Amino acid sequence: MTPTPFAQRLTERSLTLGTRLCLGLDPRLDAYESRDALRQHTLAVLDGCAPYAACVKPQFAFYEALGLWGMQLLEDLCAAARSLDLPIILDGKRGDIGSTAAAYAQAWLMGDHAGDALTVNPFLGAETLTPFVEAAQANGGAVFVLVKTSNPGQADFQGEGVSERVAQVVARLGQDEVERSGSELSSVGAVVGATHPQELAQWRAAMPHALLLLPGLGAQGAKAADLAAAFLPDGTGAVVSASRGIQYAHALDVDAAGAAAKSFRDELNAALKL
Ligand SMILES: O=c1ccn([C@@H]2O[C@H](COP(=O)(O)O)[C@@H](O)[C@H]2O)c(=O)[nH]1
Repeated sequence: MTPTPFAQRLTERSLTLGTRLCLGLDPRLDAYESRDALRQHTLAVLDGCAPYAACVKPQFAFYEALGLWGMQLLEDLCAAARSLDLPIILDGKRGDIGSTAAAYAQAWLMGDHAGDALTVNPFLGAETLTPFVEAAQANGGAVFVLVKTSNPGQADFQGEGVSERVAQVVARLGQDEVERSGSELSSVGAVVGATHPQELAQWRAAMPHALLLLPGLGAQGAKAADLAAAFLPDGTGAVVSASRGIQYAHALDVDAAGAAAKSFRDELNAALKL
């Protein structure tokens, strides 16, 4: 059976629940008394925030930092997300020469531990994205290519037309698929920082069929009210992620995390006049 494409699954959930929020889950050991407390809290935040989330985005670094135990937590978290019907974006920012990229794609988009989607780093060249795109397209998954990251230092390397070049590659890689399938969104998405609100219209226009992942809401200072230009006219086509601003909204209070997620959801909907 052909798997339902990631963008379609995410869009359906987004429209059904009325949310454009991506729940970031980046558990920090120094916030907890024990590893068990970290695990219990992270899974509880997932549960409590799921009704307000279109998808979930665990960032590998925080799980890798906890060793094999952390990778098991990541796997358990993904299993819990699946049971809640939450599409999973693994934020691994993988990228390497083609043959190694193929191994990454096997691991994170096809294997037993796979998520639904993976963030990928295009620095090694357009051809190194192909194994990720092929794996995503074959499995109903997606890739999110780093186009314009949210951090202030991104300009060091991403300025001088580099982000524009990457955006062209993203648009090209997704083009055949949308022509073939007739769907509006391809499986080749892009990461564009929510911290660049004045550029969002430009990136939206440059990649008309890309699902955009916008990190930076909350802790990095981005405001939901400034992000409407990232979306397609019907209010689909983008999700906005917040991690610390939800998981640690008020100490380790799970209810406060749920309230923060709800409030981000409402602010994004208000920005879109929904
Ligand atoms: O450009 C990027 C790409 C990825 N990220 C990741 O998103 C979250 C942001 O966390 P907050 O706590 O909401 O600031 C984190 O996992 C980053 O690695 C990003 O911030 N910017």
